[in-house]
Amino acid sequence: MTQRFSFDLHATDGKARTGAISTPRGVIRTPAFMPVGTAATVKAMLPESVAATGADILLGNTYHLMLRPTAERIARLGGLHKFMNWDKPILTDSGGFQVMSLAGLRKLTEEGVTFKSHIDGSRHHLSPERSMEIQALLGSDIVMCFDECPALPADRDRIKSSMDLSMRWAQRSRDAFGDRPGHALFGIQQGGLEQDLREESAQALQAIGFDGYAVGGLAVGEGQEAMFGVLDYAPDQLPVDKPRYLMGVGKPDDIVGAVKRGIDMMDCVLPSRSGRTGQAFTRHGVVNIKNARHQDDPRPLDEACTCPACRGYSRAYLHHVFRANEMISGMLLTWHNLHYFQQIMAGMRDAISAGTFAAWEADFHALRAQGDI
Ligand SMILES: CNc1nc2c(CC[C@H]3O[C@@H](OC)[C@H](O)[C@@H]3O)c3nc(N)[nH]c(=O)c3cc2[nH]1
Repeated sequence: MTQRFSFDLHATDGKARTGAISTPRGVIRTPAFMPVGTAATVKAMLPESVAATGADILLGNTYHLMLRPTAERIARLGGLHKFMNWDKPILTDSGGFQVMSLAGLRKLTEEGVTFKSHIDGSRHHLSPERSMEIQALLGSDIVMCFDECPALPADRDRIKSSMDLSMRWAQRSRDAFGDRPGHALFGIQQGGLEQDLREESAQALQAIGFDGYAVGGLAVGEGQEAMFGVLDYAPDQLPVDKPRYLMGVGKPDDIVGAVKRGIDMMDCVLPSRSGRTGQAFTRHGVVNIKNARHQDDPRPLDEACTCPACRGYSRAYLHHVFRANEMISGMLLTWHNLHYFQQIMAGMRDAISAGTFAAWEADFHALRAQGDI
């Protein structure tokens, strides 16, 4: 097992790439989808179940864990991996996004952000330095810079000033991260939907130097067409030999379109959050299992799926346990969705290796009916 962090590209097909990120805690096959484990748990899943879906890495959040149970307590208990019983790699987000979307009474200055906890109203502070300290206490393998992600739509001046602040915070994140062999620090590109500002951001990040580069500031309401418009150029603005991470994405077709445009890593709450609300993603489209038309259906969600939900249960049963609000409902559908998302990633990795990505993508879209199935 390596003691270093490194990224190796194995094959490309068009702009799509497949490779591997080596870390002291294990290898991450790319393109990779990261299940979100916000509060030290991928909701409704045991860690061994998350691993069984094919996930090589999961995501934690600075904002949530600093509020509860606090990073200091997790550190005293041996770090986040031990605390949540996951010994593979963990990437932690830096908290900036969540502070702007969750916390109350925020005050943002050059120094950082003070805010009130959405849990108990207590006052807290985040800055590049404090975010790096928290992520070090957690012991995460991939650390994200502390940034500001502006809500869209926003005028160009707002995007520009926010991006400039994030670049100053990226330098402070780099300085505070220090030298941590085997741990990586990723920069986050900002710049909204402005190609020149994204170029400026990419140049600023490369001048600082990071182990990986995230495309930030997307999946914030701009819509798929605008997001793809940015992804048509943004990955090429970033170093070819480092992992490219698209934050907060997405639906299956978003994920395929992002990999097609050169993205290596993604995270999204969609498969787990939707699983808990009864929305199943399948190769033929979305199944809203609470719909009455499933109540007598003896078929599995997806005949071709090998996950425990599809191997052991009918749509009728899944409909029943959701209607009855039984705990197994969210467990089974979350497992299915995470399994299906990992199947998409594995399919793309194989197709890129074989040089058949275009055919794989055509098949992916051909199988999907529009709307509910
Ligand atoms: C959903 N769209 C989206 N999420 C985003 C996140 C949070 C992801 C994290 O926040 C939570 O999802 C809302 C999950 O825990 C996830 O790991 C971002 N985080 C940072 N630091 N900078 C960004 O520019 C950014 C952009 C995003 N767009």
